Amino acid sequence: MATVFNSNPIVATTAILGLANHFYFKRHEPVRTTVIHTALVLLLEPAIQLFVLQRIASIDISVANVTLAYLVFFSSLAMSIVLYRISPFHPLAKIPGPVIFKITKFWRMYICWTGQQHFVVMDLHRRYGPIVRTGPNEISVIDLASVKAVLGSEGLPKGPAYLRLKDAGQPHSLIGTAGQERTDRRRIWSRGFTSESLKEYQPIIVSRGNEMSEGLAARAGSELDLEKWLAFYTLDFVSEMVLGYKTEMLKKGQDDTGLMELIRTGARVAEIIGHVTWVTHLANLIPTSNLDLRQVTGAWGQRRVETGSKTKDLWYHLTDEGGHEKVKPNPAYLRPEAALALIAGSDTTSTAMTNFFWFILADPKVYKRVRDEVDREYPPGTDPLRDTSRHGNMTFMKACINEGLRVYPPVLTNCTRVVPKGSGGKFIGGHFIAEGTQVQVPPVCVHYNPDHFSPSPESFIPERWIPKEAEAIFKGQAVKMKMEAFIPFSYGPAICIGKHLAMLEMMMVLIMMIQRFDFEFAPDFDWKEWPEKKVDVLATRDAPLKVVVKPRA
Ligand code: HEM
Repeated sequence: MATVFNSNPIVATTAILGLANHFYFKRHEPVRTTVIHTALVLLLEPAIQLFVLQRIASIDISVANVTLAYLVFFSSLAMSIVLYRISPFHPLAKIPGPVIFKITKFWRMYICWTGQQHFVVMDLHRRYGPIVRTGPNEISVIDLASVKAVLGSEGLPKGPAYLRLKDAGQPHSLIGTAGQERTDRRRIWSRGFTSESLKEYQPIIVSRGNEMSEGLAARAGSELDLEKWLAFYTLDFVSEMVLGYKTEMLKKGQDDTGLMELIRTGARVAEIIGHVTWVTHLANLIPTSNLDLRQVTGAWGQRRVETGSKTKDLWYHLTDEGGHEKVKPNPAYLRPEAALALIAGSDTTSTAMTNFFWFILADPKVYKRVRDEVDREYPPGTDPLRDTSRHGNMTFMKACINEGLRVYPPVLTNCTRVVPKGSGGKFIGGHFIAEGTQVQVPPVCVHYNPDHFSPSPESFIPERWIPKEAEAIFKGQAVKMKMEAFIPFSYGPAICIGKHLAMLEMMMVLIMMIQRFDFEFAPDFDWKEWPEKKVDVLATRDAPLKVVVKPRA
């Protein structure tokens, strides 16, 4: 080795240059626009090195020497990064995890691309315990103390994982903000989710619910994809609730706006590239295409401004039409904020409702009990879309919704925060976690932790939500129900702002559907395989749920 170094100044000097670059970038992480700058510097460095060597050591600038210089430079840079990441000197060296995850985030990116990240993260926690290294500078934690330390009021801010939800030159939506800006924006958003505001949205749930009912009735007796119909409902609802825009997917029985695919593809791409921060920064430099969701919300927002609105939709609150703020919200926020509301309020709620149907149809006893409860509280002649006063009596229905959210939370993994630079680090899960580390709290794994929910944390047992029934069903076994560890809507100051709206929507629409229709899995549908096909991309993407629907006599 020494001979090679002595005999070839290109090998020796470019290897040292590669190492030097690693140590420089470890301290000065390339961010945002400097990513391109960094890439250019890396490409230029070996060339400059060769030029210097030509001057001081009479080295030829031949094709062979140029190739050698670049090869050695990038190999030395890559090797030193890899060795450091798996070495005992790395700040996360004591956190267990598989070597490939320690070496590169590209592996996680690949797993995300396969859609299987929830299975992989679950498996890692089963193998390595409640704290696992899931990336060179990333850990995943699933014990209650860590959930509180990361997501709670004294917890960590949103980090680079959220930068992905942004376009070049555009501000972040609420979900990607931190500090005072977050406090101010969340205050404005919160006015759109008070119980008074929810009452304003209720007539939209009623109209869209009735359209759903008409759509199902028109297809009675034939096979239909319930996942798609529930997604039509949430998109029709949320478009009108946010921007007063009628997408009319339920009426048409199809999405001719392209909105559903736009949201789903966008979420998938954002989630995949979001695993490697600098790739996200590069992607954020690419100008948006015409199909971008923010173009849609921009156009609908413009229309909303021109036509105004008779009701207080979310736009009313986000633009502070009520005049509560001393300083009017920056209009540049509106496109991303409206896009966030469409993404956050659609596939999440429809996934939760789709899961509910899968669980009750998979177990005839559960289905019968839900239907008996619906019939008791909403007998024929009553309208569950207009009367919400009986919701409080529907213990089993709520238990099924909650248990569905626990077993398959629509946001399966994700909920990532960062130990901020300048904080000096933080103790999490009994370990000192260095600045710059991303910390993920995957809801599905927190829910499957037997210290939080047991017995059988991975099974759908709605009775566990009804204390007297839980005692009977688990017969003398120690029953654990740690409510603070129930985090389908996340936890702490950045908890889902639409939680109460989602619960209201689900109760109204699901009760209406059970009251008016009989459901069964389609004859040729392999329903047992269905959960295995869940794809974890920001929110869950589900396979078609094929059912046959018949109006009840
Ligand atoms: C069952 C339905 C829903 C589920 C499971 C759900 C889940 C979540 C989760 C897990 C987060 C937090 C992500 C994190 O901490 O990193 C979140 C945030 C958020 N959700 Fe929901 N959500 C649902 C429905 C809704 C609805 C209906 C809306 C509004 C129309 C909404 C709007 C939001 C917004 C704006 C945020 C960002 C909050 C912030 O960063 O302060 N969500 N949601």
